[in-house]
Amino acid sequence: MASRQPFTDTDTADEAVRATCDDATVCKRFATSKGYWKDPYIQYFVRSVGERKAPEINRGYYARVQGVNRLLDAFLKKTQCDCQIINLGAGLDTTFWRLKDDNLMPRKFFEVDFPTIVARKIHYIKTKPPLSKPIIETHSTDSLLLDAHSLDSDRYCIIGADLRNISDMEEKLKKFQLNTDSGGPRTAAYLLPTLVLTECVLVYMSPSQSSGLIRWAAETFHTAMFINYEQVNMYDRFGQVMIENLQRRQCTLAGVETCQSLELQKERFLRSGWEHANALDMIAVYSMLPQEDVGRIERLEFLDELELLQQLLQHYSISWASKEKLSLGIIWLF
Ligand SMILES: C[S@@+](CC[C@H](N)C(=O)[O-])C[C@H]1O[C@@H](n2cnc3c(N)ncnc32)[C@H](O)[C@@H]1O
Repeated sequence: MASRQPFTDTDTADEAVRATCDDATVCKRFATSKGYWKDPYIQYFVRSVGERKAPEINRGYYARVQGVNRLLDAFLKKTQCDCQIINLGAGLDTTFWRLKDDNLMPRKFFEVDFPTIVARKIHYIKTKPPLSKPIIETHSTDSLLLDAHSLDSDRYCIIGADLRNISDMEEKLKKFQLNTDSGGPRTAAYLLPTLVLTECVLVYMSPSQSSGLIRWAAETFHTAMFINYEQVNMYDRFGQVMIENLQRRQCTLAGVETCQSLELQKERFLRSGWEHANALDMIAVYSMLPQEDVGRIERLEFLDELELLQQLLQHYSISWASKEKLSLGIIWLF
């Protein structure tokens, strides 16, 4: 009989990181139930609306989702959807279904997360027809793979892998037809523009692990964009409280060093093979979102202390980087 591996500190730490996937989904579920934005699919991943969240949390999630979606949609429009998207640490994210409904599907949408998260996501997909139907509809042959650990269809692929083990992740992605620069002699036209997305993910890895991932993306895709959403300005009292709160749940922000400033967020890309990089805190992003819709969501719930929202938004950022051999003009998207 195979002996059981002892339970280690790393297991506990990884388990705490995996638990953040539910935090994100539960908060998004609550905000959508209040009408901050529409997501008809998230209910299949978290059935109940759950405990009330404070209005500033809901507004923060609104800014996060709208900000990331704006960049993502702009990339899809620029490339006329002739591209691929890789969502690293995707958790129970529902973007694939949104893009299908919005007629903005890339050639293929890849997701990576820890195998246990992926197994859960696939279970929901298998058992909920509103999730599985769009995948079947966008698949043309009879070769659809849907087992306990991976999903592969013509347009959507989910794999279980540890983002800190890049070669294993790359090997799995290539098995499912990830289009890369290193796949032998190909014409430039064959190489698809690629968008890599990390939403609240890199902060859970050490700076050297995340820069390895950022460099891998720069070296693997010749026309590409990277979007990263995560903490910033973490070296003040508010940041310290955030760190301590997570620490209480055994969850370490191993990459918090890089979340010191917008400058560092940009630099990490420029130092790892990307040609252009930008970073904005979420106060700036919030102010750049369509103000009519911002007005609408601000009327949904009364916010007592505006300062709380400001503090929260000041501690998150979106950074994005690009490199391009084919000139797509994807440098300034906001
Ligand atoms: C805060 S959640 C965010 C989920 C999703 N990106 C979203 O914004 O809704 C972080 C996700 O990253 C995943 N993750 C973190 N480190 C990882 C690693 N080393 N390998 C694979 N997945 C990882 C977690 O399992 C979790 O699903």
